[in-house]
Amino acid sequence: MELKRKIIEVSPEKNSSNTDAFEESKQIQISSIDENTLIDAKSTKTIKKRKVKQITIKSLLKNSDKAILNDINLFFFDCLETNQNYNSSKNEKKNFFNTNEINEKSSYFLNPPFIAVKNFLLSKKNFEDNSQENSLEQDPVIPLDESSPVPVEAKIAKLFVHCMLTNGTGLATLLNHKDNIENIKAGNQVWVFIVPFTLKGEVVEAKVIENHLGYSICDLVSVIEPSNDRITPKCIYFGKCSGCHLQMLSYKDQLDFKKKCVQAAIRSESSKIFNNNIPVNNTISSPSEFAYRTKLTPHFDIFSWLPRDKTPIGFNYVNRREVLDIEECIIATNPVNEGLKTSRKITKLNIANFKKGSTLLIRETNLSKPSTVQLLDNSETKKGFVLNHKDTVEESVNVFKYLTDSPSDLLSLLEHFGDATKTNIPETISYNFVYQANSFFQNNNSILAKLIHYVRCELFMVNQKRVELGYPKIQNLVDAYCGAGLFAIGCNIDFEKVVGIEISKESINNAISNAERNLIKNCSFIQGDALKIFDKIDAKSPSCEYNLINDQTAVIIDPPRKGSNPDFLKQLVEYGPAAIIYVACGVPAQFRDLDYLIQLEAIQTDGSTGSQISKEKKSAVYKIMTIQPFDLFPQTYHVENVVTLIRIN
Ligand SMILES: C[S@@+](CC[C@H](N)C(=O)[O-])C[C@H]1O[C@@H](n2cnc3c(N)ncnc32)[C@H](O)[C@@H]1O
Repeated sequence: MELKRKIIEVSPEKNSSNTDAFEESKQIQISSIDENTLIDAKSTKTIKKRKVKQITIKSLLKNSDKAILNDINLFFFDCLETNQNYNSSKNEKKNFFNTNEINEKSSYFLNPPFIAVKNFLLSKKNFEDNSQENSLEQDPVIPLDESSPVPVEAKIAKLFVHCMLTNGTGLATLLNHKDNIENIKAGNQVWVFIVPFTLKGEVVEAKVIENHLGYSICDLVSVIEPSNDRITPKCIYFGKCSGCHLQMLSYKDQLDFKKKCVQAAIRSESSKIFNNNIPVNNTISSPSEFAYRTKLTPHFDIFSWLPRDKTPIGFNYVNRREVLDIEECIIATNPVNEGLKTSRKITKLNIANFKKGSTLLIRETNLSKPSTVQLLDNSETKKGFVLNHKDTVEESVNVFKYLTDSPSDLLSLLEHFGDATKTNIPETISYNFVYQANSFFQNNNSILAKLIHYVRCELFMVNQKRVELGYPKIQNLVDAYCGAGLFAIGCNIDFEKVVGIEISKESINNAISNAERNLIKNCSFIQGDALKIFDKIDAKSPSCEYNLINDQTAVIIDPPRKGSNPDFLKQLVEYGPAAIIYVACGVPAQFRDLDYLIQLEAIQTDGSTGSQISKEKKSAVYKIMTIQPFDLFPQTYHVENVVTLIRIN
């Protein structure tokens, strides 16, 4: 069947003085197969016949990233000087952005206040209930305006960078709209460009790669006016590889950036926490800024058109699903880089046998398992690497032996931990962890002593406070989502009983044998969904095995990036431990969960009807004590965040 191609010409921005990105008119190509079916030429996805303009909006929305939309919204809110977060501004939106004032034909998607609000509505509604298709179709306020000009892909534009987003990219607007902020305030048309490796205040050239709803993803072409904060990156692949995002920033600035990311997540996810002005502490640094990663997972693809011996092995190029050949990764430890060399050599020798691409695994390990471990030339390091998914990895984690009466003193020492010039570092115990190469274990060993010590100090201080107020001492610890037992074992000396729960059979077996190998007697581990923990520890449950009195128990939760779930959180509050430590690598999800936890509390305290928790139950009420970011992933935008909650009733 012959495709009839229909090209819709979209006129350039009217009255625009800009000649860069909007210089050419945008062509949106729609190929019509027959009367009832249309193909979006770009995605080649068959879509039942609808109005062409809907397809345009759809293709812009399709890959829009929720985190980027959140960040853009915060930027617009800042420009509009509304110190609001989403939740608190939700009710005011209708008035604030008076929909009656919208001219039906106006370029809705180029009007930042409306993009901000629209993105917010779309992102919340569509990303949360996964009904993007339906809600989009039913949404009566989406303007079906085919004349919305979007930047021309592959064009190079001169941009001004206003701020950094939480994914480490810069948010920019066209340079010749220098008065952009004023434009935004006036509700005028401004399109946003997202450019990696750029800093606030910089003037850059960037190539438009892909258009989304309200923003374009770009490649950085050159920095025309660099920021004073820009430093020379150490890695030869930086700027092309998608693995690192921040090497152009000093380490101190990276730590500041991560604190701001935590603040942004609070603002986006929880009006209750945001409105309470709870301070976020300065990010605790990683002792190793480079050479810290104990695990790498490079990959390769096989293409029929590419000679096998030219197959690149490494990580994706930034903004592309295409592999960049990487011979060395300077954020990985030396043993892991030795492993990378070996793994690349083995793969290249066998490349003819691969029918499709694959992901390699390289993990650092101690040398006490010589049968599987590849020895390094420099055996002084007592480290090696493993390359097979089922190999056993052995890792030592140091924790401080004592918690003194003033753990805050010890806490301040943490800043110098790992600094060879400081001598007053307290005595440490070395715990030995064994786990399978493909299962979860933290990837930056250099910071684990600080992380575990911080958690212990927090629990010590909560305890002190509670004892002062006449509450019983915390004697038990629950480690939910415990993996191979890192927190359970790392914190065990401060508790009488410790119980860990973890869904992975392999990890829980590792946790059990890790307690044994370290001669620890007070730790037990359960395999199963984290939710099951309450049946096992709450005396009220018929299947209770451990009888941990809630008033004498603290719970650590360290779920995967997507966070915990309402069922778990609801039962957590029903159980009502004396303290909760929430460790997270997914900070927005963490504050979403915390907002929910605190919401439960609000429902319970006012005793209103319709609450998820029965009124008769005396449920727990929690207060956030501290918010502490850690830099487990230097040179990248990722941040680990630890929040301490204390029960206040
Ligand atoms: C971020 S890791 C933390 C592991 C451990 N706390 C550590 O630091 O090594 C999250 C862990 O949660 C586990 N997990 C995922 N979903 C779970 C669930 N529904 N119930 C229990 N554990 C789960 C994963 O297998 C993983 O080991």
